[in-house]
Amino acid sequence: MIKLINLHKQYKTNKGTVTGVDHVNLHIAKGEIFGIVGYSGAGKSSVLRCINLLEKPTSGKVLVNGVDLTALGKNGLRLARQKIGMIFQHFYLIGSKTVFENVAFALEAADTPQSAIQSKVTELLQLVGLADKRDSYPAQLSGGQKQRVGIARALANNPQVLLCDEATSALDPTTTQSILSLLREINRKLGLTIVLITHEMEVVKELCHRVAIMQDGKVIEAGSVYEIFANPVQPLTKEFINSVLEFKLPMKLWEKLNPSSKVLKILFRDDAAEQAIISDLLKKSGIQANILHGKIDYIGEKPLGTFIMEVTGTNEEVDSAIRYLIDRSCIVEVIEHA
Ligand SMILES: Nc1ncnc2c1ncn2[C@@H]1O[C@H](COP(=O)(O)OP(=O)(O)OP(=O)(O)O)[C@@H](O)[C@H]1O
Repeated sequence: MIKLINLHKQYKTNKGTVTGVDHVNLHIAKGEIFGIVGYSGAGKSSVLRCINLLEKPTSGKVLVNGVDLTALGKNGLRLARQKIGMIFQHFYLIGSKTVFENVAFALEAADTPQSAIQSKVTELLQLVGLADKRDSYPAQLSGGQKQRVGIARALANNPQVLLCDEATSALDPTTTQSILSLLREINRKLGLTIVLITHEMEVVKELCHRVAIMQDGKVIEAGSVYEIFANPVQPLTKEFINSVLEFKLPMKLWEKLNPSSKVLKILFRDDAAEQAIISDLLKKSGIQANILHGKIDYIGEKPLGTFIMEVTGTNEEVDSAIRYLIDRSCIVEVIEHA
C-alpha cells in the first residue's frame, strides 16, 4: 500500500542544512497497522508528513497504492490526499464549528454534494461513538472526544490510509486505551492501513502489527512487533522494549540471593510461553531454582513470557540448563548480581 523508496528529507535553516529523513526504505502492506517509534528529533514526523507530501521529499519516492505522489501535479496531489486521512496530537478542530460541521467541512472541501453530507456525517459520528455530541463545540468536549471528532473527520472521504501523528500523546491512559480500541476497530472494519508515529512503545505493543525504530533520520530496525519485542537487536530498540517489559529486581531481593548463584532472565516465545518448560527443566537438570519474577505479556494475542530465576548448581549443570532452554527457543540472559 505504501512504499517509501530511498526517502530523503533535508531542511534548509539559517544555520545550515538539517537532515530529517536519511534514505529511508519502508514497505507498509494494505490493512496493516504500522508504528514508527523514536525519540524526539529522530525523524518520525518528517517521514509521516512525507507520506502525504505535507513535506516534499528532497529525493526518493513515495508510492501510495501504486501512485508515485512525488510525480503528481497540484490537482493530482489534492485528489490523492483525500485518500490519506490524518489525525494529530492536538486535534486541530475548528473551534467555531460544531462537531457535525467539523466533520462536514472535510466533505465540503472534497466537493461532496450537500445531500450526501448529512448521512455521511451521521454515519461517521456513529462509528466513532459521538452521535449524541453532533451539536457540541470542541471546547465542550474532552480530549478523547476531540480525538474521536478528528478520526471522524479523517475518515470522511473514505481514505485508504490513516496517518496518526502522536494521536494519543495528549490523552490520559484510559482515554488512550479507548482511542486505540477505536483505531483497531476501524482497521478491522474498514480494512484501513494505519501508520502511526509515537514515542510510546506501549502504544506499539497494544496496536501495531509491525514497527520501525528510527534514530537520526534512519530506520535502524524494523519487523513484526512480536519479533521486535522478543528479540530486539539494536541498543535503542532494547531501550524502548525495556521501557515496557523490563522488571527490575528490588535491591532487597538481590541482598537475599546466594552469591554463588546465577540469575537468569528467560524469555519464552510463542508456544513455549504456555508450556511447562521450567518444571521439566528442574526435573531433568539437577539445578535448584528460585523464581524471582514471572509474567506473560500478550503481544498481538501471542504470548511472550518473562521469568527471572535464581539458579544454583555446578557450572556444568547451569550451562546445560541454559542450553536446554535455548533448545526450546527461549532467549536466556545471565544478569550480573547487583
Ligand atoms: N521545518 C523544519 N525546519 C528545520 N528543521 C526541521 C524541520 N522539521 C524537522 N526538522 C528537523 O528534522 C529532524 C527530525 O525532526 P522530526 O520532527 O521529523 O522528528 P520527530 O522524531 O518527529 O521528533 P518529535 O517527536 O519531537 O516531533 C530534527 O533534527 C528537526 O529539528
